[in-house]
Amino acid sequence: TLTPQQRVAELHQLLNRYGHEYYVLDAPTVPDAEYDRLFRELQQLEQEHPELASADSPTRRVGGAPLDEFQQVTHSVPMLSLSNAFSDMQLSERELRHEELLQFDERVRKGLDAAEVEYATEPKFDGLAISLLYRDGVLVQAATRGDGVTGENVTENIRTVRAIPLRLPAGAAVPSLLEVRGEVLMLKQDFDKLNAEQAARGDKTFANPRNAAAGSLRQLDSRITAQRRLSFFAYSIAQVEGEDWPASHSAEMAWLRELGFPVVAEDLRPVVRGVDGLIAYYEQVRQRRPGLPFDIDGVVYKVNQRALQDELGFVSRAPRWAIAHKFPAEEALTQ
Ligand SMILES: Cc1ccc(Cn2cc(C(N)=O)ccc2=O)c(C)c1
Repeated sequence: TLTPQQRVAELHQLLNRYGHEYYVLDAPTVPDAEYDRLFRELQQLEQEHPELASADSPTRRVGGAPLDEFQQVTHSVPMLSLSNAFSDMQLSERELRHEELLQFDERVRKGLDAAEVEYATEPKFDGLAISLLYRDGVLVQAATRGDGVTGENVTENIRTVRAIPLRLPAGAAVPSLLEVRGEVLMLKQDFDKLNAEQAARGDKTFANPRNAAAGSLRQLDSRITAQRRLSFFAYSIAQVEGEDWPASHSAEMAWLRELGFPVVAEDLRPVVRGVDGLIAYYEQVRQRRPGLPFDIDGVVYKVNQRALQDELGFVSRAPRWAIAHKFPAEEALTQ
């Protein structure tokens, strides 16, 4: 038989794998009752052997004692919001018109002296941008964007977001340091359920999924956050040490999926060529928007090759290699 320490390690592996199957792959291989039995066994072992309880334990998914306040975090790589890109490029949050898209593509082609540019595309999630820091594969810090330089430490709340790995799978090429950026959001269906529960309890309801996600993440009591059905999608890597940094955005996304992070379905993030590819993608997503399981407020285009991103660089913190293209506000948001 196993020592308590060996059984705790085995339960971590099992519960993390099952959690990934259920929340990230949406393909559980064991019944909920089996997960629950193993989960309770781990809680029992941690109570009997407190020295075996660790910050990356699956039992931390239920939240813990409330904080008095959130600590501040300084981002070692600024978390730019693509709306900055608008302001610095004299484009406000308003909708980007097609001729401005032509100008963007022209600026990029000129900057790269290229006839045609390969772009990575993705939906612009309407949630909260989050930075996740992993040291030797263990989640050690989660922070909000804040003003882009200073954010709030929301690690205890983020531990309760079932789709966010507490530890990266040992098999994968685990870097010594990895900073992942992504969006915490609430799916439309979970938003509707939460509001129905809130109304039934006589508690306040939320205006939209983004507010519900923000309100749930701003809880000082992580046990409340744990009850809020938050989701997460990774969309970029900000720092890597100890492993090769993928050469393109699309390769970054493939690696993030291998590492166990939820990433949006591939058909929603094609690599396209030139401004015609961008416009075709924009129109396709605009059609599909009402049927998506989450709110989006536009799409994002990024020059795919990172070496070309570096060549184009930034203009006062806004990337010259990426831009957000928002949908017209008047389109009713379907819930
Ligand atoms: C009692 C109970 C336990 C677990 C879950 C949900 N769930 C299921 C699995 C699973 N099947 O692999 C993994 C993680 C998880 O959170 C529910 C809804 C109810």
